[in-house]
Amino acid sequence: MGRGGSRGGGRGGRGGRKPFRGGNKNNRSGGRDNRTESWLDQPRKNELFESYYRMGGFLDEAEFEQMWKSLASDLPNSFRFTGTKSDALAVREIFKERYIPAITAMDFEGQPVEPPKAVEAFPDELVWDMKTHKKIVRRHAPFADFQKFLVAEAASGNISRQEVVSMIPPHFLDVKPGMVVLDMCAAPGSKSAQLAEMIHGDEEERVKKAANNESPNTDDGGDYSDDGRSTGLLIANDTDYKRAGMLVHQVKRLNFPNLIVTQHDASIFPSIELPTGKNGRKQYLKFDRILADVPCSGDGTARKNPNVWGKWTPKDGLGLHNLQLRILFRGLQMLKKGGRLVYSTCSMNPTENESVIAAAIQACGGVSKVQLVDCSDYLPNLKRKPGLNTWKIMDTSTVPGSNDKTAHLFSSWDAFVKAQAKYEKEEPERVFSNKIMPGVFPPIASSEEERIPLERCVRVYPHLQDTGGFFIAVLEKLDDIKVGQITSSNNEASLLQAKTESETATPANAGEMEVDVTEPPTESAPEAGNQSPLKRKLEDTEDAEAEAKRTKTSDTTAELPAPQTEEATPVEATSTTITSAPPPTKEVTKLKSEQQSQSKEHFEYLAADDPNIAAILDFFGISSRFPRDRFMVKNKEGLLLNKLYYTSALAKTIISANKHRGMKFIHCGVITFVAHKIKDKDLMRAPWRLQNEGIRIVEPWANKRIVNCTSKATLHKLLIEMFPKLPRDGSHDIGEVGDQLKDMEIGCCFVRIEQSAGEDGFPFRMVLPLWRHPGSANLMVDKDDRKAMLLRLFNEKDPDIKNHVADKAKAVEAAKANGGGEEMEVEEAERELEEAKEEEGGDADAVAGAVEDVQEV
Ligand SMILES: C[S@@+](CC[C@H](N)C(=O)[O-])C[C@H]1O[C@@H](n2cnc3c(N)ncnc32)[C@H](O)[C@@H]1O
Repeated sequence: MGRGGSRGGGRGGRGGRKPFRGGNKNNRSGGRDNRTESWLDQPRKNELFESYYRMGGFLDEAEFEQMWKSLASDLPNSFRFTGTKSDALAVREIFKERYIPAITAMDFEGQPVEPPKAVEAFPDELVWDMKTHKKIVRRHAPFADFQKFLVAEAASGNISRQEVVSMIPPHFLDVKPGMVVLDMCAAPGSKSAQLAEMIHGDEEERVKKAANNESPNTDDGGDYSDDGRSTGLLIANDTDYKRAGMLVHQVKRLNFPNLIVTQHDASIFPSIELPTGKNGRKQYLKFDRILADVPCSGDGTARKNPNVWGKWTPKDGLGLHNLQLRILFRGLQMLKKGGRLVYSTCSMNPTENESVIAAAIQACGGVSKVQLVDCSDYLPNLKRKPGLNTWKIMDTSTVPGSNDKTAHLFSSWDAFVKAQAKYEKEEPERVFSNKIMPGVFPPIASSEEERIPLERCVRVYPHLQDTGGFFIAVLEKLDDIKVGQITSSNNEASLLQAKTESETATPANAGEMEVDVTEPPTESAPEAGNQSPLKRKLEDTEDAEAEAKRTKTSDTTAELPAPQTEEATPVEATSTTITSAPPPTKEVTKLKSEQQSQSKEHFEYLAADDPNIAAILDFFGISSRFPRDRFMVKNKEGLLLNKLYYTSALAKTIISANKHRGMKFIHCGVITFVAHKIKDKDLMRAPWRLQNEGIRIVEPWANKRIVNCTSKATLHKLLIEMFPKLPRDGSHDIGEVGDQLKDMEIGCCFVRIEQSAGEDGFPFRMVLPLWRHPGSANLMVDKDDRKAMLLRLFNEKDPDIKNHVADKAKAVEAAKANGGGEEMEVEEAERELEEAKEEEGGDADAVAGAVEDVQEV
């Protein structure tokens, strides 16, 4: 590999192509914690929220107390080492050897400081968390050094700052290289990054072997018939325009050619056409694996999200149930028979979890069609609780014009209907939310064979391993699903029907209303004097209105959170407005035919015999075995070449077959070559630059313009100095690289750095692009990436990177201003400067911002 220094996909790379990097150039903290101190000091209380989780049937009282205490405490910072396993392990070792001993040796106010620790639930010590208080982190140098490393590596994409629980779903999906995977609700993309890593596997090693005519290792069950390349694909989708933009920004950095980003409503995700089969029938893509990490109320994120404490109401979860169900059902439709789908939320509310799973399985035709998978073998060290088979649903009611707000708990639809009937008679002015539907209650199976084993779902509570709260369920499709089996959970229609039925059944009485909110306190419950006003009131009313078995909180309105509007909930507005929209009725969801111009990106594949491609590949001596028909351009003018992107074969097939069907493809392809626009007759022979993003895709197949860097001192020199001198007939100080470059023609080349052992070895493989100028050579790695590499490889914290071109240009400008300077010298400096700008993508940083007024060549 090449852990050069680039932020993933940006430039510089880990030395070229950086598959699967996290981090972010604009947000170099890579998922920074935006909480302010004032949030940390905010009260973490919400009476309704607490009542529901205390009394809704989740945990026994003692464990609830533990959970609640944990939920109200700060969330540890966490991060994971990313990329292929060998790359991730190499960076992890640098981190462990360089930073952990220094932190461990510290103490704070006489106490040892707790260093970052590997999270035991995840294998290979690739996931870490840090519980050290900010005030210690800020004050101590070893932490400052570690933070610097963390920020640089997150920006380079070697570390992803991600919540621990958010890393679980991809592990349960059991993705193998070569699989076709859909991430239905993917923004901002942290799980997509994990999925891409899994699909990719150790592709670079396999391709290297294939290029050397060795057989790639095929033990892991992947399909490597494409010369060791992964034949799999990830489609990452999100419906929200802005968030889809964030997703593109994030996944672009992975430099993964087997990735397409789409922007569709996942509940009506369009069926993707494949080329017509031999029998002339239309074929549609089915997925091996699907992740449905759906929009949710997010109450499991209360440790880092202040909105949850201020705004939680039972309506949040109830309002999302239908959308979550429709997304899950659509996912199950698009899954292959035998395929697997992981459904996950960062909510602990069964309305958004077990009830969605049960309703979807029922809609698919029951457990003979879709089964819940026992996933105790996945992440066996993860502490977890089984899914719930019984739970209660909370609702609130109000009397218009009064301060009365009442909380109710119901354990079945039947109880809810009877309560409604009773209120209609006794207190018709009372208004309930219209969000409760039959499907949100625990399912009732008619036989043991038909029972849905909801205990196979996985609940992760905050106190189990000091994380956020999370829910995961793994579903396997056993058989085809008949179309249109899902029925709309319209509350009013269901209620009307149920009321009619209940009128002929047992008359409503108080016993059929849920009374759990007024249950006598258990032994471990807090003393009355310590109880919350809400709970106290609930219990008071039990005596007074025992026959009603409901719990008014009118006196405690002041303690209750103000009723929330849907928009105020911490989920996207697009998600919350849908409560009972009709479900899709067909397994194949049609698209309206649209012009490609309406999609965000324009994709035009070049013909395999395109002369430009032939010229570029010939210049770099790329083997004829390398596929020539997978390059595309993204400009609307089509063949007006500027940047060439490489995509995998399946990505090409899908884009080509669907781009005129109205599919919104918003990203695909890895930039591999860019036209070099310097107007110079010498350069006209080598007019294409290799790009860090795509360099590792083509490098194994190259047999020209390769330079080997074997000494750390040489790499250091190339990093610390931009444009070191390299005259054809004079001396240079860039070691073996200079010797190899001396007689090379002007233009771009590969610098190969192989992994090697020992003090002076390189901990991982790198490939970096370098431009050979007439009098100098320059790594095409920008300043920030150089700094990240110097920190990673040489532990240099604040390197002073020299830029000879900028210095020279400054000097020439100064000379010009003073009326001096040789004309030739000025021209030469201007040309080198222009080239430098080109290489650095016009990055002013690269030329030290010193020469704005140098004229364009
Ligand atoms: C929990 S977040 C996903 C987080 C993401 N999987 C990750 O790991 O970075 C839910 C996402 O669903 C998206 N969303 C909401 N409604 C959707 C819909 N109908 N179809 C697709 N995506 C939707 C939201 O924009 C949001 O980005």
